[in-house]
Amino acid sequence: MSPLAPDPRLGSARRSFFERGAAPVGAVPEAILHSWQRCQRHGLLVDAQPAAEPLTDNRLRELRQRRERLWRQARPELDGLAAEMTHSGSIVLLTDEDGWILDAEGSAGFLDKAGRVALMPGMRWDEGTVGTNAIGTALVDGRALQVRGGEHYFAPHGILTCSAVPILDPYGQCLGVLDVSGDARLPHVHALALVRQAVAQIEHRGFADGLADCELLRLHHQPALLGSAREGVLGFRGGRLVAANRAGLALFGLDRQDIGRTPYEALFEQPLSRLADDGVLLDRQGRRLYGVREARASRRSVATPGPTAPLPASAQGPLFDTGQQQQLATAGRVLQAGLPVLLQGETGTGKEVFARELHARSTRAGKPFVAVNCAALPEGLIEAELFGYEEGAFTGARRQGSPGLLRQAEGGTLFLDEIGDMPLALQPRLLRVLQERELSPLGGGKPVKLDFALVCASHCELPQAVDAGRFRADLYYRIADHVVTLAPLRQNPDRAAVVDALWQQLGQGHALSSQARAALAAHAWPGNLRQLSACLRTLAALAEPGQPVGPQLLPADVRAGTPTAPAVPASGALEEIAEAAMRQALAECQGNVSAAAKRLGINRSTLYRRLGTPRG
Ligand SMILES: Nc1ncnc2c1ncn2[C@@H]1O[C@H](COP(=O)(O)OP(=O)(O)OP(=O)(O)O)[C@@H](O)[C@H]1O
Repeated sequence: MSPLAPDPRLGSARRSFFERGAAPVGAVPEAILHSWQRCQRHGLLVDAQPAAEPLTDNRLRELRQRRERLWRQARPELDGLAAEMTHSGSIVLLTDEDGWILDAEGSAGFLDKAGRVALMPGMRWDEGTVGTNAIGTALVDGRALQVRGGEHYFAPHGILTCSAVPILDPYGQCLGVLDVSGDARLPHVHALALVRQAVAQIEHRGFADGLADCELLRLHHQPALLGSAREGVLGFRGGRLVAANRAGLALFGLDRQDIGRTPYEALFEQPLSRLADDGVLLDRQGRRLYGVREARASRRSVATPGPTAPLPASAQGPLFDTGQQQQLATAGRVLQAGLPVLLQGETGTGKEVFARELHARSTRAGKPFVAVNCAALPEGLIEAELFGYEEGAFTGARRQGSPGLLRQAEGGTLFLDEIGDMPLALQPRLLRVLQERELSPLGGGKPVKLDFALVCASHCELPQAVDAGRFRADLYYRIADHVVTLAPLRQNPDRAAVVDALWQQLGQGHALSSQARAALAAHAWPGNLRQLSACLRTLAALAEPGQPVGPQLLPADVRAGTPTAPAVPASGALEEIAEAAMRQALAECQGNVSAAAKRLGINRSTLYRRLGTPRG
């Protein structure tokens, strides 16, 4: 992508605003101008440094726990966009409703660059502190916004172009923001559309379990779009509109202030019972809408606690072929007998999705599913996080102590992801707990009995880690009673069937041209199902209404029939070969720098230093 030249009009509008108090009419978008004015009223000095303070690791972890439900609801889109962003050199961020950044994923090079202006987890990007920015200003305005380079209030943020969309709950309340940020020197033409699309999916998922005491109506002009995130969803209680998604509001030209105020009769000509006859309902303007009315009895309250909710891979749930159904059935019987299951497979093959499905099909389904990523927990805290601690057990410990993640899984399923990254020093303690099914919290206290089903996962070959002395053999034999290997997508001889089935779920009713389908089926997908799903979501977002998705919309490497990971040069300098290997590892680890560094046996800073910002 060729870099954009700096916009001279914006530069002179900035000078005229900040030096003389007014910008020429039309030189800056209205939303930006209003935001600059608000920042001045807040007393933010444009030449000063933004005064943001990061959260401590503990506070960030607590915040993430409190926002667990939002995080889970947004997870598939975060994953999907992050896989896309890794290739385009951008990142994706999730914040809560106050602008605290909970998660940032995507291009390793840009994560590093964004970190230098404090755009990273644990920082708050509210407008009152960091000035005009897509996250904070979208929160103030309550709508989608792109902020480009010099439109940011503070000059150091001019390196960014950010596209943010608020995430709303079914009642129209803001839950947080999804944002894509990238290099301001590059064009970000589709970024806002992609984020909108992702947020529509996230918000749609908020209705998946129905709403307590609410009559739900799913509607669209085109019946093919019912069930997709583009359908309108309206919730009525006592004959009044109490909940709706954006598509539902847009169908009737309403906005979120109308939720709670609009009676059913103001929208529809015919009674709801009319729907049962032929699935068509006439609205007040005489338009025919196709619809589905959800039976109250089949719905659960949306207020069910987060940890037990299965992770939806899409609106209709995960896909499993016959072989995987067999694997699920066998592994389910092993778990039922009280034995652990170990899942092996490359990144993105669906180990966590598989583990959640095992839990959902088991007799423990009503109890918590607790997922612990052993690679993501800081080494110094992993013991306390897992095993819990008593009041005052160590400096920084919470006052009332913590039961620990193992106890949170009581009665349910404990999923230990990336178990190969469990620090060697902690492995004997984990082994003891698994053998005795009893736990003594840090800092003393009575031992507690534990009851959970155990599923572990690893992307690396654990027997090799045992040979290399990084993983204890006794722990390996304790967790590897039954090993399930999830095959990489490139080994699936019928990738076309996988593409078709996923497209049916994610394609938003668009048709896929036969060339596009063939190219998708021929590609090797080093990021496996995660990468393929991300690509299909993007295609659905870019598709033109009524036109089949053609090969021109595919990423260049898929279109050209080349593997995503850059090939190692056949000949060339040693440096070049090393760099290609690093890029390849990074691509295979979906931009996860820690995982790529570990795979290469080098440290993260070396990887950052050698690769810098990935080429776009
Ligand atoms: N069975 C499935 N059906 C549909 N989509 C799936 C399935 N399995 C995985 N996916 C897609 O791939 C994404 C990644 O899946 P998951 O997190 O389970 O992979 P993983 O193997 O645990 O990856 P990692 O090793 O990187 O943690 C999911 O969010 C979903 O979009």
